[in-house]
Amino acid sequence: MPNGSRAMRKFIVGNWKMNGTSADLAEIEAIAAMATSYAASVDSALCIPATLIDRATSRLLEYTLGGQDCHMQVSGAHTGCVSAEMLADAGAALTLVGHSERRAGQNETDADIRGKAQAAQNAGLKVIICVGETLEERDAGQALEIVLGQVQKSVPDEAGSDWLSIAYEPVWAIGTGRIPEDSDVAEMHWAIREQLVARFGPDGKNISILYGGSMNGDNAPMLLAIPNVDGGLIGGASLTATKFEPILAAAAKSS
Ligand SMILES: O=C(CO)COP(=O)(O)O
Repeated sequence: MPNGSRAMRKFIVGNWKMNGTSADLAEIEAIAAMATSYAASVDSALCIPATLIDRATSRLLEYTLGGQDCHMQVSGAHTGCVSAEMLADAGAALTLVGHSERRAGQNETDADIRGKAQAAQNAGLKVIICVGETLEERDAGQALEIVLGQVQKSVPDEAGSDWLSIAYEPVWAIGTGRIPEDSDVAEMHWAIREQLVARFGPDGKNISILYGGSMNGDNAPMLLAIPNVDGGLIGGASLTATKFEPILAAAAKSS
């Protein structure tokens, strides 16, 4: 996990989304073994379905596994939900919150996401808060305003680089094979960095800002070279060790 020192090690995180059953535990092991060979220079983690965390962590004590969401309450009458304590109890070391697929599909608000992030931190998990604009918002010239608003409202006041990372994921780049221009990524990451520093002082420089959206082995060298891109959040290209490895290799080169 990133230790919060600038001249930051890259942080490469896979998000398996709603993919994976016990038949895929061997692939998770293959990814962990591959990632461990880059561990001297790259931090990495894999966010897998909650149902697999316990079995995967009992096989992979050395590799960082995470969840993809958590509830903001510790326990109670929330049928079907998983709390941060439950993720931690299963062996997770981190969780995503606020992914655009949850913001859109489950109507999650910035206030919900802030509560989830705080709950996860209280449970001892590291947290990646996801933000990103839709294509309509970008085309309307509102991308910066939307994303900075999400960061402002979904990041808790108590945030620190010892537990928080941000993932900038333009919604229109997710799973589409399209990525933004380098200059657009640079502008957004710079703006997020400025906001974090204005709010959290020098520690804001140490909060990792990941890029996500159609990152793969071909475009990772270019994306990871952009200033303030401290790593990646990868969907499709994290599903196998073969596809994920070139991204870790690119991160190792650019660290
Ligand atoms: O949503 C993402 C990661 O959280 C990105 O997904 P893809 O890498 O499949 O575009």
